[in-house]
Amino acid sequence: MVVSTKAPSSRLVFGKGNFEHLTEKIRGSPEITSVFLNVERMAAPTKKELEAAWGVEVFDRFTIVLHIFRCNARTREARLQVALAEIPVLRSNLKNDLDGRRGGSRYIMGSGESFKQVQRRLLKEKEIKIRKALEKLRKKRHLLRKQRTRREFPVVSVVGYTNCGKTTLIKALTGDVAAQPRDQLFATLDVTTHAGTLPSSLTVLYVDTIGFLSQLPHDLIESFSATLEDVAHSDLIVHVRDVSHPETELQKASVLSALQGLGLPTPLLDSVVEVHNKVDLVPGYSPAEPNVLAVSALLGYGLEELRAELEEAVLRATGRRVLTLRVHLAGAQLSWLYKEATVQQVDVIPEDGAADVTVTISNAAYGKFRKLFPE
Ligand SMILES: Nc1nc2c(ncn2[C@@H]2O[C@H](COP(=O)(O)OP(=O)(O)OP(=O)(O)O)[C@@H](O)[C@H]2O)c(=O)[nH]1
Ligand SMILES: [Mg+2]
Repeated sequence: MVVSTKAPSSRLVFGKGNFEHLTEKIRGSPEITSVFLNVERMAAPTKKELEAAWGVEVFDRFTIVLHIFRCNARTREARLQVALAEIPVLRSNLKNDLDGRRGGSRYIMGSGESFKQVQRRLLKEKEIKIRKALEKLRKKRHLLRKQRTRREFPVVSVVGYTNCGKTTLIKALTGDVAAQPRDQLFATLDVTTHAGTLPSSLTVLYVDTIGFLSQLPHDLIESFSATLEDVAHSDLIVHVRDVSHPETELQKASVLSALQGLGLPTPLLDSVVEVHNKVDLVPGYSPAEPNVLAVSALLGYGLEELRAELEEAVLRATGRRVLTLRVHLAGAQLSWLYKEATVQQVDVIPEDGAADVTVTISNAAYGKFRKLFPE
């Protein structure tokens, strides 16, 4: 049954006839235990009135997503983000409850504050406390990020629509059992980092991120955008797409517009590597676009090609290259390379007192090397 709505902002969402029709239907079906209204936000009085008429709970997009987030929040940071996102809901409930009871102007003895003011103040204090705790965690993450940069591992952020297979792909690329994919929306709510190796044995850090959702309620984006800060500090972005999903094109557009909204540096946005995942579910799949890699993270198809592509992209993005240099074992060259570059392989040639050393080296470091040790 499809019924049209009036402007979703109007009090009862539906016209009178449709509303009665729906009420009859819902009241007459005991198997309906709750109703989901696909609007971003429902005003508190609307929710109250619909629930009274239908006798079941009514959810909007915001409360559903919030509920999923609450169920999936595992770390302290994710729980705090959810608590922060809940504040506006509590605030609007408070307003509604107090207006309903007309208790707003009663004063609490001796305090000089009305009941309503006390409630508002407590909520404000709660909000400040959460924001402070989040700020502390953010600083800690900033510190970790600095340490990471010092160790110079390139960082690859894996982004995409929720449930597209980001965590599965990272697990397949790194073998890290800490990455736990699940068939759920927003299974990942925290940014986690997993180390993996590229073909030339260069170590990279993959950052698993929270999935995107189109029309994600605005307040939720704000709470969780902090979680995406790491993306801005990465060297490369991998955009994973579930090409078996009927709305894969819409999902892509939604992810790209969310990425634009994060204010990322242009070179980072321009070098996004697009990966088409779940090709095992689409027999004979071949991507229409060029420069796209088709994989099945679950079955392990196409991962070697992906690793090779990632290596090239990472080297390009970080101004590094892989070189094999002939060095004299007697001199300081080898220890210099160990210090200033990533040594991957050393093949000693005893009769020459030399070695062929394969390194990943930044262009700047290579320039210095040549200056210090002319050929
Ligand atoms: N058939 C098939 N299923 C896959 C593939 N990759 C992932 N999946 C399944 O898709 C579901 C979601 O995978 P996740 O890796 O948790 O997806 P995610 O993008 O991390 O999701 P969120 O963290 O919720 O945003 C799981 O049930 C996976 O097993 C694939 O290549 N083929
Ligand atoms: Mg995930």
